[in-house]
Amino acid sequence: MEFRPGLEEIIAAETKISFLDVENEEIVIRGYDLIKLAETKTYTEAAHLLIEGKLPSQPEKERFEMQLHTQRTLPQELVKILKQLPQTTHPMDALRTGISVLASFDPHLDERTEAANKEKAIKLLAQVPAIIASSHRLLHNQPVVPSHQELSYSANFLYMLTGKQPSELEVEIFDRSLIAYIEHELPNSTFTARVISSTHADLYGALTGAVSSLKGHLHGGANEAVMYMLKEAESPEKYKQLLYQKLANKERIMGFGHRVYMKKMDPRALLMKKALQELSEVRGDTTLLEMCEAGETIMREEKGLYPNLDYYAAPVYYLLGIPIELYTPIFFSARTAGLCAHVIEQHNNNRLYRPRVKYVGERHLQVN
Ligand SMILES: CC(=O)SCCNC(=O)CCNC(=O)[C@H](O)C(C)(C)COP(=O)(O)OP(=O)(O)OC[C@H]1O[C@@H](n2cnc3c(N)ncnc32)[C@H](O)[C@@H]1OP(=O)(O)O
Ligand SMILES: O=C([O-])CC(=O)C(=O)O
Repeated sequence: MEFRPGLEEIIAAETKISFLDVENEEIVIRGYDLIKLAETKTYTEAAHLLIEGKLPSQPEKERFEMQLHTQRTLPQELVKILKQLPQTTHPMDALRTGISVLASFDPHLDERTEAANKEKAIKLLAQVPAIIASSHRLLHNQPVVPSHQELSYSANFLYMLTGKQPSELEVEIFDRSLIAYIEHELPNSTFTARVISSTHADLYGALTGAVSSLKGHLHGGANEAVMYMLKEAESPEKYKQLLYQKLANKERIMGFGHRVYMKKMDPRALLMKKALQELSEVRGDTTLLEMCEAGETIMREEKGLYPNLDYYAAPVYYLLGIPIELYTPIFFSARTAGLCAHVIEQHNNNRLYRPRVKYVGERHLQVN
């Protein structure tokens, strides 16, 4: 049997959730084009599509949002645990701890039925933003901002982070970014979650593993790395120099390249580039946009590589005033819907993941 390093192009799951149609430049989410969903729907509607299998009618939308509203508050015991984390804790590690602890508060932890899994999924969708916001504030010696019952899902997420009510444009762009991140077929983190859940492990365990996967710089951690790089450069000229220097040193440039898109632009990157254009115009400062575009040209000319979503999501989050270390947790928060859908699908039609190896070690050594 052929060995493919990194399982490149290996079909590892049958799914009705999503598919990257690279040839037609479409990210298919339960039959819909992700970009069109992002342009016309809210994050909660897209999450309903993933978890419940269909876009919601108005009453279904209201019911779903009500369920999310009523479960936003974290158990006090979890907040106490988050308070005890050392200040040096990375927010992704705090998030991993928080999701893991949530399992202890689920009275139906051992149930794997679709109904029980959907309940867990909705609870996670409601509470992951609260874990991210609360742990961030506690790690900075700030009081936790309780959820604002009048605000939408995305507005409340930003409010819990900053304590300030965001503008309509900020909410709309943030919500669009969450849809951009919501689901993407079988990236490393989703594969991790499916592998874990294939042992009949619970949703919390699968998502805890997925957080660990997403933290890496080759995956979700790239959005933070992009922003640190842009900040280090400060201006388009210095950014160009930095990129040429990194390329000369044979360094990987974060935010470029993708296992599936290869030499094409990630359609989500274009969506976030438009958001960056909008925000830059409103803020009256196009420096970041100019830097990103200069980087795009250099990478295309020098390496034939194109931006992925993380490249343009990073400066968008920066202009929204979100602390850089929260970019990857926010990516995870958005992806919670997709991950839960995959775990539910895996539990509903399961076969244990257990591949083989190509053994290249020694044989027949004598034990003395
Ligand atoms: C939302 C997301 O999670 S998208 C991914 C976010 N991650 C990043 O942006 C990190 C930067 N990008 C990368 O490291 C890669 O493009 C990956 C990991 C995303 C995909 O990589 P793979 O499909 O495994 O390709 P692989 O790592 O084998 O690279 C193939 C070649 O392209 C080069 N390459 C790929 N990406 C980059 C990059 N960003 N910068 C410079 N060179 C690159 C590699 O050095 C390699 O060159 P070589 O054949 O001369 O050695
Ligand atoms: O698909 C991938 O490998 C990584 C990615 O873009 C995502 O998870 O959004």
